[in-house]
Formats: sequence, structure tokens, C-alpha cells
Amino acid sequence: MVARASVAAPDHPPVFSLRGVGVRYGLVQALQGVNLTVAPGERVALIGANGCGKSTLLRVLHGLAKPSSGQLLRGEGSRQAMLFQRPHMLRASAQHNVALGLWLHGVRWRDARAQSLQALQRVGLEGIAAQNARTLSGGQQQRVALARAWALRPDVLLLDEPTASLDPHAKREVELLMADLAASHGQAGPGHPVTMVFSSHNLGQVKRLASRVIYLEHGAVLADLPVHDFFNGPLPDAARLFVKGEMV
Ligand SMILES: Nc1ncnc2c1ncn2[C@@H]1O[C@H](COP(=O)(O)OP(=O)(O)OP(=O)(O)O)[C@@H](O)[C@H]1O
Repeated sequence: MVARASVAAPDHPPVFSLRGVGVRYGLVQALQGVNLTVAPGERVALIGANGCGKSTLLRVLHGLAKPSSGQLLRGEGSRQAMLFQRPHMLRASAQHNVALGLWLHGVRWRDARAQSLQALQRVGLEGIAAQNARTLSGGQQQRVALARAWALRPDVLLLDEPTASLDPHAKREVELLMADLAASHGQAGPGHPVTMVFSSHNLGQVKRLASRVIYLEHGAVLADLPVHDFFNGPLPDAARLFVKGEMV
């Protein structure tokens, strides 16, 4: 049985609505029967053991993986950006890496360069704007990736274990920036909060950042609860044991 609590009725249409979504890779059923509605401004954490389907679900939400069954509906006109555990950086300056993202979205190169500098300022990296992005530390590269995402003013931010390969200090820096970006608004302006969906193995981070927690097991949703209920209320056995194991 799925532990589920309804989230407050949204004032706006959902950002995502998944009905019975399944993803199959050959013999592997990576996701099965996933029903999920995400409202604007929610901060959803995806948790669960390795291979439970977190990345696949994020990839489905970003259009990088196609459901083999079921249906995914996306809110109209919302702009999405996705970050990965290891950011993809071109062998070019940090500023160039951010500007290119804007240029690919139709911003003129001159404007893209100016806006990319602002975005780098936002993540505290204006001082290394001219440095080759590939030579930056993992934490700095992830901050450049956040700047690249933020520059686009996304309505939806998807992050796949964004701090998993960082040292504790960089982890904290990136986490603070995630909170900062999640508290900002999308391209539609104030009143249109950013929606964030992220995966993490760090339950402290989940407590600090999420408003809602989804626990996946073997590609299925086993619990979908507001963050307070997830950590304080009764859970299905598998989820309870997972939380206990990850907390030690
Ligand atoms: N491209 C692929 N081809 C074949 N199998 C895949 C592919 N991508 C994922 N899988 C399989 O699908 C299942 C779900 O994988 P997924 O990466 O979504 O899990 P995850 O929860 O993100 O894992 P982790 O915590 O290790 O990142 C796993 O069994 C995985 O091996």
C-alpha cells in the first residue's frame, strides 16, 4: 500500500501530472505505475535505494526518457533546467559555458555574455568567470551549472543527486544555492515560484530543502508525504528501514 497524503489544493494547474507511468529498459522495469501530480512551487525530494528509479523519473520529467506506458502531462509554457551529479562542462571559460546555454535559448551573444556574468555573480563565481570550466573544482563546476540553469530563469529545476560527489563544504554551498534558487521565481515573474524536484541520498538535505518526499522502491512509489509527515509519521516498513539505515 502506498502511504500518501494529499498536498494542499494548488491554485494553479499542475507542473507535472503522471498517470500510471512505466519505463522499461529491455528486461528492467525501471519505473512502474507511477501516479504523481506536482504543483507549482513544490520542492519534491526523490529518495530510495540505488536503482529504485530516481534518475529515470527525473529523466522522464525532463523529456530525456520516454514512458513505455502511462501518460505524462506537463504544464504549458514552463521552462525547465536539469542538473546532474557530474556537471557537463565544455572546455571553455565558465562564462562561455553559461552564455552558451542562453544563446541556445535564442539570446543574442552579446546579451548572453552580460547575463552570464550576472548569473555567475549570483553563485559567487564572478572572480573565475574567465577560467576554463574544466579546471574548476567539482563544487565550483556544480555552481557554474546552477548559474547556467538560473540564467535561463527556469520555472522548474530538476536535479539528480547534485551534491553526491562533493566534499562537505561544497555540498553545503551548493545546497544553499539550491534553496536560494528554489525561493526565487520563474520566467513568468513574482507569484510564479520555482518548482524543484531533486534526488538525494542525504536525508539531512532532504529535511532542509524538501516540502514533500517521495520514496521509491523497485520503480514504484511506496510513500508520498509532506516532509514533516515522512520523517515523523508512520511509514511502510521498507521506507522506515531505509530511513533508519541512511540516518546512521
Ligand atoms: N539506460 C539504461 N539501460 C538499461 N537499464 C537502465 C538504464 N538506465 C537505468 N537502468 C536501470 O533502471 C533501474 C533504475 O535506475 P535509475 O538510475 O533510475 O535508479 P536510481 O534510483 O537513480 O539509482 P542511483 O541511486 O544508483 O542513481 C536500474 O535497475 C538501472 O540499472
